[in-house]
Amino acid sequence: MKKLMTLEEFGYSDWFAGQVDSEMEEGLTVVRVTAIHKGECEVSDGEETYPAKMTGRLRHRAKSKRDYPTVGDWVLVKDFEDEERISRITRVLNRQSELKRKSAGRTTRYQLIAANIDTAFIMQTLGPGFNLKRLERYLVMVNESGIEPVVLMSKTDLLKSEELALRIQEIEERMPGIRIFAFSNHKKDGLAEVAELFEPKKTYCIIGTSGVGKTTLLNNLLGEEDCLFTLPVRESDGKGLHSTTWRELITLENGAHVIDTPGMRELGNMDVNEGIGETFDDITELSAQCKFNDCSHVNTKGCAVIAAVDSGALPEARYQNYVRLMKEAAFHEQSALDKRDQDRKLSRFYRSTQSRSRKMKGEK
Ligand SMILES: Nc1nc2c(ncn2[C@@H]2O[C@H](COP(=O)(O)OP(=O)(O)OP(=O)(O)O)[C@@H](O)[C@H]2O)c(=O)[nH]1
Ligand SMILES: [Zn+2]
Repeated sequence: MKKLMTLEEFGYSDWFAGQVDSEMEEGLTVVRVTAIHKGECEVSDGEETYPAKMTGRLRHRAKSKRDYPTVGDWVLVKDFEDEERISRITRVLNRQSELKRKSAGRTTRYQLIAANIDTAFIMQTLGPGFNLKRLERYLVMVNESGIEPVVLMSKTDLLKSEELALRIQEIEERMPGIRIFAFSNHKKDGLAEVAELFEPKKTYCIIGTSGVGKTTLLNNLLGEEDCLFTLPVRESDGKGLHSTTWRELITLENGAHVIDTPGMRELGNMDVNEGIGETFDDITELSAQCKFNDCSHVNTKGCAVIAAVDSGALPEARYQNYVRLMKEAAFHEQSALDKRDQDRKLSRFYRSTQSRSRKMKGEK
């Protein structure tokens, strides 16, 4: 069942097309990155799929890994001229969104996971492992990435209907304005509604901790038969990426695209910071009325946030969660600083051992 698609069906839009200078970049092809393995990309124009690598020039100009192509990116390639038979990526088009996580190292860096995702499904189980705070952390990360979040609550079959109604209500109260869908992979309740959320041409990802049912959902969406279509691979390049069976960007039968990378599955412990303000936009808004600009919203004096909790306008639980996330973010920042200190000490140590061994060699 070979099915081909146009660039537009693959998610390409005027917004991306507007970035391409048709005269300057004549002869280059627009393709989408469908997988990455050890720095080598697999790209596709919707008709065929082939390997591609960054040009040395692009690599040199990259200020950080963030400028490297990632799954979901739209890139310009020129056909191979060398015997390596690998197309060269000359430019990564500006992204509409970047799914990223903060990684604390020497400096706090963003690790890019995927690009140009329209909607992220944040999935969590209603059964054992249900954790509202974790859900809220995922929400922060998605908001930070500029992606629309939708919450999918799985395993409704594990709850009695009264319990289910209460729990959904609890989630809705904590996350006003967020779309929430509950479903069961096993009983298929609500599955049709979830399937309808996947629209043709749009790009999605499903994130959530291990075991919540992401793979089962994808399999349900793909149907009994092999409804997911993998794009034909260009014949000429025998080796390299094509031995991999793991697809990182798949297309459902209805024409919706789903990005599912190993990095996405690893999104276990996410850091939070800037996204907090967006997720708790009601608190951000209130804080403009606090007496002091640097109000931490934990001491009552002139704090509009605490006043809102006292008056009942702001749910206590939501406020507590906000405070906890802020503390966590501060803690992460602190541990990143500590780590940096440690790195410095270590490098000083190595330098001193090196100079010592040089001295020793010199003495011989
Ligand atoms: N009761 C119940 N169990 C489910 C449901 N959906 C999935 N499961 C079970 O939950 C377990 C984990 O499901 P997966 O789909 O592998 O979970 P995942 O999120 O893909 O996990 P990772 O691949 O580790 O990231 C399996 O044993 C599924 O059978 C559901 O709707 N109800
Ligand atoms: Zn305040």
